[in-house]
Amino acid sequence: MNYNYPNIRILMVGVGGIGCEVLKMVSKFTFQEFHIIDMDTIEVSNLNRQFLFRLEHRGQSKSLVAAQTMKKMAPQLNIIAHFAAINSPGYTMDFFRQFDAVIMALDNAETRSYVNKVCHALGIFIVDAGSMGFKGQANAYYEGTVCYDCYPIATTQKQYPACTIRSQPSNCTHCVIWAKYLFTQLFSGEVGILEVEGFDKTQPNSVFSKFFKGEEMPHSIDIIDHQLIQKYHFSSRKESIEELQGMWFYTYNQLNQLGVLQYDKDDDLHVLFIYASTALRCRNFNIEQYDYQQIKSISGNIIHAIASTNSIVAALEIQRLLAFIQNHHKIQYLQDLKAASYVQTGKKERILTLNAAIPNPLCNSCFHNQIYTKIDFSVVKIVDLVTSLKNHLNSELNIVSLSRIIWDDEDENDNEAIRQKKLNELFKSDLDNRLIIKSIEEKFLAVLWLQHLTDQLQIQFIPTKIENKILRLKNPLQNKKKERIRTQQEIKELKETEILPIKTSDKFKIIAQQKTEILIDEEQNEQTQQKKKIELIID
Ligand SMILES: Nc1ncnc2c1ncn2[C@@H]1O[C@H](COP(=O)(O)OP(=O)(O)OP(=O)(O)O)[C@@H](O)[C@H]1O
Ligand SMILES: [Zn+2]
Repeated sequence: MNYNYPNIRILMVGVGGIGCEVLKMVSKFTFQEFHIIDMDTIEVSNLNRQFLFRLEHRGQSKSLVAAQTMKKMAPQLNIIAHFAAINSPGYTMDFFRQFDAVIMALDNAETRSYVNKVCHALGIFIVDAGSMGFKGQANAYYEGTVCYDCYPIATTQKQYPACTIRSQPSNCTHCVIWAKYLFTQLFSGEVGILEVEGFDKTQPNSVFSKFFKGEEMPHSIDIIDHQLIQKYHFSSRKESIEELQGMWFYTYNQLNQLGVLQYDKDDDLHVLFIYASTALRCRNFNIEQYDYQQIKSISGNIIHAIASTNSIVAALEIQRLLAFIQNHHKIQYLQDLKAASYVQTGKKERILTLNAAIPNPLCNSCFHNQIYTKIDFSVVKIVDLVTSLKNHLNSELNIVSLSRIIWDDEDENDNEAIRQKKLNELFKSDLDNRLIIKSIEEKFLAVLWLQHLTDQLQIQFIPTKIENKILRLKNPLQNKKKERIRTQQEIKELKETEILPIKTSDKFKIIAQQKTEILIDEEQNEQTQQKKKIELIID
């Protein structure tokens, strides 16, 4: 078999359980470039299934270490590592645009949704996989197929994957999972989950200091008063630090006397220890804490990651990737492939073929009317942007971003309050620069991606022993647009937008010049389809 693809550039997002398996599988491949990105560092708990990492790598960047290991195993792969979150500043549309396909090996819906949106805007093929215990799935997303955001995921999720114990938790669930590991480590006689050195189990103060004090946490907690050790209050949802410490020391002392324990979510003492540890870790990292019942529920429903499931779903991702690379001109082939999802159950059923869903016409992540362009967020005011859009679209508008309503012609008061604000004063979260524009008369819907003119690719370095040369820094704004392979170019012809340099002056004019026309239609309903050409011309 020839796995030689010297013209293909791949981005893999996430270098955890699934990402490591993907890397193992592509170790015989040749790509033009294979980029990997992950913002997390290696924990001892990763080692049982993330085979590229060893004990001595603890605390180092997953992506840098993976790249270092792969460089030895597979120098021909041409791996390039980024130690950062994919949705951090600098990983702009231009960064994404250099890739032919993106492999998602992630553990959270937010990042999947983000990558999905960007790739759909740019017409980049995506494969995605996820696993939970013995269950797993892999999917391919491409233009014309259902996208990751087309149908909302169930919100009644009852099980939580015990994946990474995040060194940087970002939500309370991460802290509960961490607290469960702490419990196991301290009271179940298991070692090796959290760092074991540096405390004396018979000395609660030393254990507390080890896990809740220290520079790696934004908010280190000092032990307040020994008198608190014997008493705690459990009255309100927002206990004070003193109360939480009292609760923690009390439960610690009690549990420590009971010998070897298995965590039991119906034992109040066990749950209280998890609750106090979770709440304290939330305070450490300034994270909103769930209430007692939620923490109890999560602590009882953690599903452990299974290496073989990760391996299977990673293989399915590669299968879909190869199908894309080798057959990308045959859309039907991809759609057929899309229909096959993998589910492993306890009953030895292996592959379940699901009916291919059709794209959701109301999904604004994958519809066609997406345009993107660069302007200077520190210069352009809301009023400039809206005026230009209204002039060009000839309509009253409603404009929303991820976190707020930017403009609504039906609500003059709100508009007044922000019309003189610059874009960088309003854009607060990752996708705020992605504006969904509706005409009040409901003639059309469009997505406008704005990119700050001076965004640069910035990658954080941490001190590691790894040679910097494996990390090739690039300024994506200097990248010349890569010549894509021909067939793919044909498929994505509608999405291509020529970005032209923009003079930012107070008399800002919109925006970019379309190479091909962009059609705005409403509701994707063929009968009533109204087409309108947006002409976006720079001064
Ligand atoms: N926004 C993001 N940018 C880059 N990497 C991310 C982002 N969000 C999550 N990740 C990374 O994705 C990886 C997911 O791997 P993780 O091992 O947690 O789960 P998995 O690969 O789904 O497998 P398992 O759940 O079996 O461990 C983590 O290393 C995490 O740091
Ligand atoms: Zn969609």
